[in-house]
Amino acid sequence: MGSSSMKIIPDTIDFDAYLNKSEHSAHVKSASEYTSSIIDLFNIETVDVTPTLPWSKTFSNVRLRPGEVSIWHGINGHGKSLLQGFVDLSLMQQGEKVCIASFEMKPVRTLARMCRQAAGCEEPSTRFINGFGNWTDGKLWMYDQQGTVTPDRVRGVLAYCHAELGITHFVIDSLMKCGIRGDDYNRQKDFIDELTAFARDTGMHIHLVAHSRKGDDETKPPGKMDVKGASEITDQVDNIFNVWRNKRKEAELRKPESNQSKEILDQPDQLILVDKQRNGEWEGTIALWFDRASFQYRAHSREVVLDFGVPF
Ligand SMILES: Nc1ncnc2c1ncn2[C@@H]1O[C@H](COP(=O)(O)OP(=O)(O)OP(=O)(O)O)[C@@H](O)[C@H]1O
Repeated sequence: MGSSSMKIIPDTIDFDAYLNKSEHSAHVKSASEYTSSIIDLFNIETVDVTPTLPWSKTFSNVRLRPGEVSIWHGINGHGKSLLQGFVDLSLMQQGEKVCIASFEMKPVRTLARMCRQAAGCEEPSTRFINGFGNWTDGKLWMYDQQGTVTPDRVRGVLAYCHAELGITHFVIDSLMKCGIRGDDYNRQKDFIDELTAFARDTGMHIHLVAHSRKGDDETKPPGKMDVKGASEITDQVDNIFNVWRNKRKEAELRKPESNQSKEILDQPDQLILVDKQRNGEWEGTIALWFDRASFQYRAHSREVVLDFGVPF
C-alpha cells in the first residue's frame, strides 16, 4: 500500500457545496417509464447483475442492490468492520467503486486488514501489498477522519463521492460517530431518512455499521429490534444484516480436546442473520467459517482461500 496508490479524500474539500446538488432530479414520472424495469423484475433470474456478497451460496438469496441502505449491526467486537472489509473486496472485484468512511479506525489499519484478507494469509509480501495498492486504484477510496463528524458533513462527503468519484458503495463506520447523540432518536430518524433518500436518488448503496444493544447473553445473536438507537432505523433501511460471532465455539476450542463438544465444534464461527431484505424475498441465516490467519470469512469449514484476483 504505497502512499502513492492509497486514495485518501482530504478534509479540505468544500463538502457543503455538494450538499444540495442531488435534490434536483425530477421525481414525478409517467408510470410507463417503468415498463422495462418491470420486465427486468419478472426476468430477474436471467438479468440480475446486481452486486452479491462474496460467497456463491448466497448469490440467489441476497443482493446489494443500487439505491439501497443496508445496516450491519452487531455486538462490540463481533466482526462488523472486518466482515464489511471482506464484502468490500468482493464488491471491488465485481467492478464496484467503494468509499469507506471509518470514523473508528485509521485508514492504514483498515487497509492492512483488507490487504491480509485479499492475500489470504497472515503476512502479505511487500510485492503483494504493492499489487494490492495498484489493484485498489480506481476502486477504493478512504475518507480520512477519525472521531465524530456532523450529519451534514457525512451528507456532504456522500454527495461529493457521488458527483466527483462515481462511488457506488459507501460505508459509514459507524452510525454512532455521525454526530448524533445516542438518545436523540428524532435526529437519528431524520438522518436515516436523508440517507435512504440520497441512496434512492443517486443509486448509491450505503452500508451503515451500527452497534447492537448487548443483551445478557452474548452467546445468542441479538434480534433486529436490538439495533442501538431509534426503532425507526430498522423500518427505514432496506436490508438488515445482523453480524454475530460464535464465542461459545471459541471458548470450546480453548478447552482440552478431551472436554470439547463435537456438536459445538461443528457449528459455524460466524453468522450473518439477514433479518430484512426489502427488495428480495429471502430472509435467513448465512453460516461462515473464520480463518484467523487471513481474517477471511469462508462459506464452508474446509473451503480454501478466497481469491479476489489481485495481480502481484
Ligand atoms: N468469527 C470470528 N472468530 C474469531 N475472531 C473474530 C471473528 N470475527 C472477528 N474476530 C476478531 O475480532 C476482532 C474485532 O473485529 P471487528 O473490529 O470487525 O469488530 P467490530 O464488531 O467492528 O467491533 P467494534 O464494535 O468494537 O467496532 C478482529 O480483529 C478479529 O480478530
